[in-house]
Amino acid sequence: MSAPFKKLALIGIGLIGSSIALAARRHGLVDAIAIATRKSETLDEARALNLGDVYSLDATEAVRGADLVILCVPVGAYGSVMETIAPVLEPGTILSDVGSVKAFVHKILAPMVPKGVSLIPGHPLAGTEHSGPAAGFAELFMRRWCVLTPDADTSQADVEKLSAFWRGMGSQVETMDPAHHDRVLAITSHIPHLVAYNIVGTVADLEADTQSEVIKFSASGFRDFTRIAASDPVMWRDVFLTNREAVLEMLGRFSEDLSVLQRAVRSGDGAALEAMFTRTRAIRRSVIDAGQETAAPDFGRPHQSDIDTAPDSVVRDHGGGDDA
Ligand SMILES: NC(=O)c1ccc[n+]([C@@H]2O[C@H](COP(=O)([O-])OP(=O)(O)OC[C@H]3O[C@@H](n4cnc5c(N)ncnc54)[C@H](O)[C@@H]3O)[C@@H](O)[C@H]2O)c1
Ligand SMILES: O=C(O)C(=O)C[C@]1(C(=O)O)C=C[C@@H](O)C=C1
Repeated sequence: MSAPFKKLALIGIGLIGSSIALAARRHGLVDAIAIATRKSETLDEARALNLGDVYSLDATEAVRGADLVILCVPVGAYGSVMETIAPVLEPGTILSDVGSVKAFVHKILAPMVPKGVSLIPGHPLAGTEHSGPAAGFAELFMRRWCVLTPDADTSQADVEKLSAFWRGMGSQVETMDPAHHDRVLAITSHIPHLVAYNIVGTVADLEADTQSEVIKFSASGFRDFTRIAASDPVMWRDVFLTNREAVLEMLGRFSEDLSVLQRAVRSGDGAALEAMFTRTRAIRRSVIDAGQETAAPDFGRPHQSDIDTAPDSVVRDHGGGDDA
C-alpha cells in the first residue's frame, strides 16, 4: 500500500527536521524523504544517521517532484529559502513549515507561493534545547499539539491530509488563526525563554561581579532555567525578531504581574504570596494530568528532569551535536 505522501522534502535537518524524518518513516507516512540543508557537514551527518533517501545541498533538487515540502530552518531564513524553491514547487504540492511564529511566516511566504500550491504553515508544540540532525527522535511529537494556521480559502482536503500526517506521528492537531497563535505562544513559550535567558545571564554577571561561586551552588530550580537558556541562539533570535509585537504586549502584562509580586514581597503580604503560589501549583498539576508535560518517558528515553539531574555523560548521550 502506498503512503499518503510520495515524496517529503525537508529543508533544514536539525532537531525538528530529523524528528519528522524519523517519525514519518517509522509510521509509513511517506514513500521517500529528500533532505536539503546549506552545510555539507550537516548533510553528511544526516546521511550517516540514515535520516532520508536522497540528500542535497541544493534545495531545488529536494523539492522537485515532492508532494509535501516542510521548511525546518530558523524563520529568519525563510525568505531566501522560498526564493530558491518557489520556481520548482509543483501544483498539488502542500508547502508547510514548523516555525515557532506564524503571522510572519504567512507574510513572507504567501506572496511567493505559486498557483496550485497549498500553503499550510504549522508548528509542533514540542522540542528540546538541542540542535542539529543527531538531536532528533521519532517520539518527539507523540501526544503533543501541532497547530496548523491555514488561510480561510486553503483547500480543506489538503488541511485534512496534512493533519492526518501529524496525527500519524502521534500529535493532536488544532487549526488556529496565525495572529492568535503568536499571542498564545508569546506568553507560553517565547517569554519563558526570554526569562530563562535573562535569569541565567543575571546569575552569570553576579558571579563575575562578586567573584563568588554562585552557579556552583545553584539548586535544581536554576538548573531547569539553564536547560531552557541553552536553546538555539539563532532560532530564538529569529523568534523575537519576528514576533516582536505579541512578545512586547505579553511582556507588559508579565511585568505588571511581577510588580504585584514584588509589592507583596516588599510589604510582607504572606496571604497574597500563598494565594498566588497555591494557584500556580494547581496549574502545574493540571498540566501533568493533561499529559502535556513531555512524551519522552514512555518511549524508553530518559525523562527531561532525569536528564537535567543526570551526570554529564547521560546528558551528552541524549543531546545531539549543535548545528549552525
Ligand atoms: N527547537 C525547538 O524546540 C523547536 C520546536 C518547534 C519548532 N521549532 C522551529 O523549528 C525550526 C527549526 O528548528 P530546529 O530546532 O530544528 O533548529 P536546528 O538548529 O536544530 O536546525 C536548523 C536547520 O536549519 C538549517 N539552516 C539554518 N539556517 C539555514 C539557512 N539560512 N538556509 C538553509 N538551512 C539553514 C541548519 O543547517 C539545520 O539543518 C525553527 O523555525 C524553529 O522555530 C523549534
Ligand atoms: O522543551 C523545550 O525545550 C522547548 O522549549 C520546546 C518549545 C516550548 O515549549 O517552548 C520551544 C519552542 C517551540 O516553538 C516549541 C516548543
